Amino acid sequence: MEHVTEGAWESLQVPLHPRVLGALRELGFPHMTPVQSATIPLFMKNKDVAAEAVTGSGKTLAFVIPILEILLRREEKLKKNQVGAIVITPTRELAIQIDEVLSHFTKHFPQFSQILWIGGRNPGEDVERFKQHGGNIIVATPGRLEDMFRRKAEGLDLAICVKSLDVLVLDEADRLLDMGFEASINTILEFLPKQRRTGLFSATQTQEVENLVRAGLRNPVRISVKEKGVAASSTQKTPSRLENHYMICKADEKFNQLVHFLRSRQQEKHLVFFSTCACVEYYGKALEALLKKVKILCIHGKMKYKRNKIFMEFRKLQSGILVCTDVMARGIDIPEVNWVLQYDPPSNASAFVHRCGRTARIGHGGSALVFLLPMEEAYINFLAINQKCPLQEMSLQRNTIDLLPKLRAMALADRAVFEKGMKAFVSFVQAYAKHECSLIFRLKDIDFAGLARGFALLRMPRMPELRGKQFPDFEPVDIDTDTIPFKDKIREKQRQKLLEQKRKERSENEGRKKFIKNKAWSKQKAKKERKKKMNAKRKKDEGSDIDDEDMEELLNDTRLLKKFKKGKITEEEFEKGLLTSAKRTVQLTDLGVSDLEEDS
Ligand SMILES: Nc1ncnc2c1ncn2[C@@H]1O[C@H](COP(=O)(O)OP(=O)(O)OP(=O)(O)O)[C@@H](O)[C@H]1O
Repeated sequence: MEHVTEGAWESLQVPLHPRVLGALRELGFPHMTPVQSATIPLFMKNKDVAAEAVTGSGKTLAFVIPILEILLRREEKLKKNQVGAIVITPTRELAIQIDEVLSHFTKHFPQFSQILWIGGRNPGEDVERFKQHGGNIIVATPGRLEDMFRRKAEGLDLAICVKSLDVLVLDEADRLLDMGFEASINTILEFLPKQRRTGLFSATQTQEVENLVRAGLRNPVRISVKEKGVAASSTQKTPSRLENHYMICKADEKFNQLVHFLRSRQQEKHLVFFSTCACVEYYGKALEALLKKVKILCIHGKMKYKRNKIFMEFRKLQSGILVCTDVMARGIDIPEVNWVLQYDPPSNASAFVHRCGRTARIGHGGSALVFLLPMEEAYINFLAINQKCPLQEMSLQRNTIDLLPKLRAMALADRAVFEKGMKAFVSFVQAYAKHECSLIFRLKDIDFAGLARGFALLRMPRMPELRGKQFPDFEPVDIDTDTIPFKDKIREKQRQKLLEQKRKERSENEGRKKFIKNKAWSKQKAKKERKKKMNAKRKKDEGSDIDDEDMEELLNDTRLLKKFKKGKITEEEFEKGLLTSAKRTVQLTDLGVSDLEEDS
């Protein structure tokens, strides 16, 4: 591990509290990192900061230490339910991580209470915990914090409790200030006192001034810490010891390359990123089946409760694979990750930097590899320019085994695998269409047949993006995939029951349609019969043999004659009216439209 240091803690102009220094010694951190030595003195004074430093450079302590030092220097001590500091971060895992780092320090300061508010827990319990234990320091995700401001009826008037706020920190600030969290962040900011210190922290800091103003920073100090050993001019955003690679790979080669790569590194620890939750579910299962001796864990944003347990389990592993979505892209500090593999490039360039940054942290080595389709090669240049992220090529591995037939066999044997594959493919295509770099990631250029082979699909899914297209290069299996059973007996039984129900409904619908058709026909017939009878009755009553239509024409001519006699219409109009009336009777009757409606 390269020694990443910027002097001893004691060398800070503003001395740290002895118990803060004690906690740092306990953590085994004798020296500051560059971002810590640059940020802590400023943030401890009345300066708002917007700090940018590469992933894994110690930004968490760069705001945790100032928070403690500021609260320790308050004239008026905080009461239990007075909030002195709030840290907002985009994901539960990150909030848990920050809460843990903070606890290393607050355990030495019993006068400070801290509380963790994140989704996936009971909000009522969050309210009770705050009421009982207080929350001088809150670590929260945006959605849950916003929710807590709406629980006055439950006895938590958070709007009042934050009146004493001294410090607000937005961790992964650019992510918090982008569209996804806009509503929550804006609502939260409305409740917070303007007189406070505000700090934004990220490896890809927002450059938009309006974002800084929106977050409430007043003449902030921008801190941008350069990587050691990199030319001062370059603003490389990835750690200098990160070895960053790319591999150009066809869609139906990618999986075989991935498995070959992982099989040759089974004693190490890797993260494998996919673009969607469904892809994590499908490929996670596939990797489990094909890498028997390796511990494989999966995490994605749609998991409700297991996420934290799996995250903590993976952190402790000496070796293994975490298959994940971008919920694990930012901030996650997992010791000793050897490789970050991006099976799918991320939907935006800053996520690329953060994903790679899960390895090569705080001076350690580490490597990253992104798989790119031939048509995505321009992404390499884009990353070098847009994210100052240089990549070196890795050639395709030789003698890889074609494992796709095995995956197809798994899908034929178990409907659960078949359905996961179809869902993964559909989700991938839909996500692809939303790439930020749509000039490089163009859905219309995708070889869907090759992509479907790479997903080991048994047939092409029915989805709008594929409608009307032909796939001569895709060989579907020649069985009816509706007959593939679930391996799980209970699920299969439920499926059969559902199919039976649908069959019954279908036959009933057909019967009903016939009945309605007949009914409508018979109704129509009855109406005609009735009209015929009424016509015959009228003729009989009036001793007349004029049909309805002729009768209508006679009535209409009579009306015209009356108008002509009263001088309401000219002779020409009268004659024209007689003519039109005769023609119209023929026309409207053909259209089935009653001429009376037309006249009136
Ligand atoms: N002064 C220090 N000396 C040694 N290690 C440190 C020091 N400060 C932090 N670390 C360790 O460095 C690792 C990375 O720290 P941290 O997670 O805060 O980085 P980061 O800059 O926030 O990364 P990211 O951008 O990915 O969020 C952690 O394991 C942390 O314990």
